[in-house]
Amino acid sequence: MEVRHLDKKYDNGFHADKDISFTLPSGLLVGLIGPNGCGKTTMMRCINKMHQPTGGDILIDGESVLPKTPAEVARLVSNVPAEMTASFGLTVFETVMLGRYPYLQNMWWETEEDESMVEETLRKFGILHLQDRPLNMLSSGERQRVLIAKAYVQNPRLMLVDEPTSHLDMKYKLDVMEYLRAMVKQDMTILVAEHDISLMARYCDRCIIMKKGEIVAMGDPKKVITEELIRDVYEVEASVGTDKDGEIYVLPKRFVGEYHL
Ligand SMILES: Nc1ncnc2c1ncn2[C@@H]1O[C@H](COP(=O)(O)OP(=O)(O)OP(=O)(O)O)[C@@H](O)[C@H]1O
Repeated sequence: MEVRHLDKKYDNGFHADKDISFTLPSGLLVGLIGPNGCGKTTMMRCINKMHQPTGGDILIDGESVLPKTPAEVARLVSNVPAEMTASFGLTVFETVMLGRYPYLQNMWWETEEDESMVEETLRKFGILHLQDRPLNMLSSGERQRVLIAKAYVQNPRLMLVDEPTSHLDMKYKLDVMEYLRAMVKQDMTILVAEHDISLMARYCDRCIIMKKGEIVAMGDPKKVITEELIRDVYEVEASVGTDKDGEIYVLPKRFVGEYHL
């Protein structure tokens, strides 16, 4: 994927993403990190054409997504949103089946092949036993797995995952990251926006750090994430250390900016 000079100004004039450019090879897990409101979700929504960028372009396998139809984009990019607004009483099976809809051609019903793909995916994600349960009767951790399974069955080249672990306990956080990690091995790039920097540093091949609508750093998390960077981006003094296994952890200590009440 290549993002070229991506720019997004909302109708009220707010400039959420400013001239963003980067390239990602396939087969990577990439962490998108930055403070609340720095433009991560906006960028993801431009990449999957939920929002129309004000400028720039997004290319996947060398082709711009901008002239593509929603179904064409959905065959290339899948999306795990931060919040699942309405599920309309859909079951787990029906929810994951939605991931096959971009592939239906002139038919409004799924084939046996789609059904067996969904079943296989439910099994792979350990949620087959939940298949008849309505989505709104699941725990947050179970629901997150279902939404990732739906994005996976869409068979995209790029998966966008927005804050997948925000309501999860540490076991489910690791669970989600393990699934994402396992999926990238299959030649799919995953871009995951997440506030848990230690988790990102541990699992991601690369990270992209944003501040106020711009990219301020990009690269190997073990090299990029430093106390100076955290201070600059979050205005927070933090200890960045390495544990006995060589994993980075970030311990926030105090806010060093100015409060604006
Ligand atoms: N539809 C909109 N109209 C105007 N401004 C918007 C709109 N959507 C988002 N914004 C603003 O754009 C900025 C970036 O929002 P965005 O959701 O992309 O941030 P984010 O980095 O994903 O934040 P968070 O980590 O809190 O989810 C914010 O200041 C937000 O208020």
